[in-house]
Amino acid sequence: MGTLFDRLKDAAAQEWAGFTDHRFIQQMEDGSLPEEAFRQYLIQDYLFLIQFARAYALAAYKSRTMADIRAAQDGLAAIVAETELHVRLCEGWGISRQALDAAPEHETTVAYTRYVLDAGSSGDLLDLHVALSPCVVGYAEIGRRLKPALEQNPKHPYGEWISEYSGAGYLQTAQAAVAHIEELARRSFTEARFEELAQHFATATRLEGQFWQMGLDLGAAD
Ligand SMILES: Cc1ncc(C[n+]2csc(CCO)c2C)c(N)n1
Repeated sequence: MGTLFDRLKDAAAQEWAGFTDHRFIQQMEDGSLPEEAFRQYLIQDYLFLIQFARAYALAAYKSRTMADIRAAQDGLAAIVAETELHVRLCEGWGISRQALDAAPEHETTVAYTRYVLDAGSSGDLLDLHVALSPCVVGYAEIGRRLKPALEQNPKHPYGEWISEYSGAGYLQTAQAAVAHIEELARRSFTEARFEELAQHFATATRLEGQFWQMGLDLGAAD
């Protein structure tokens, strides 16, 4: 039998394709994505990252070993660093850090982030890290897919974003997240937990797809 992560991904194959091969990604790849869709996505993503930083802080709180605290700290640090991309790109459009912090959260952002936070607060560290994993692993996969588009066109309109998520650092973060889930599974996974974990994974993956859709929809509005 494969690793727990592979089993979760197999069980959510449809949701996974809806996330990693979303029209938003296809349009980002060929450069046809409207800038307004990307801008709206990025503002919501900044608000999303605030909540995901809280989720990693919750992971630290739920930890009983220094290794688990370190994993949570690494995730938190990666998120704080990631927001600098958002702040930089938004400043280029005349949207200040203060304006970003004050932007209203879209209900899709609320649904996704609060779902993950609730999976973590009502469950244990394995529940929480499974709910967090589509985000980490999916973006590394998307970064790998989009990398050739940037290599072919160094002036790609979404080059900075692609560069952020196709870097070696992200691949390493994603691999570490999968390895950490396997370590947590060795400690606390039982077959009886599979359905609930698969539910967390599939729901978070579906909400990732809805997050891209939100960008397209907001970008198409007047
Ligand atoms: C909707 C959405 N999903 C995933 C990411 C990517 N991401 C968010 S937190 C994190 C872990 C820290 O490394 C990663 C990779 C994003 N920015 N926005």
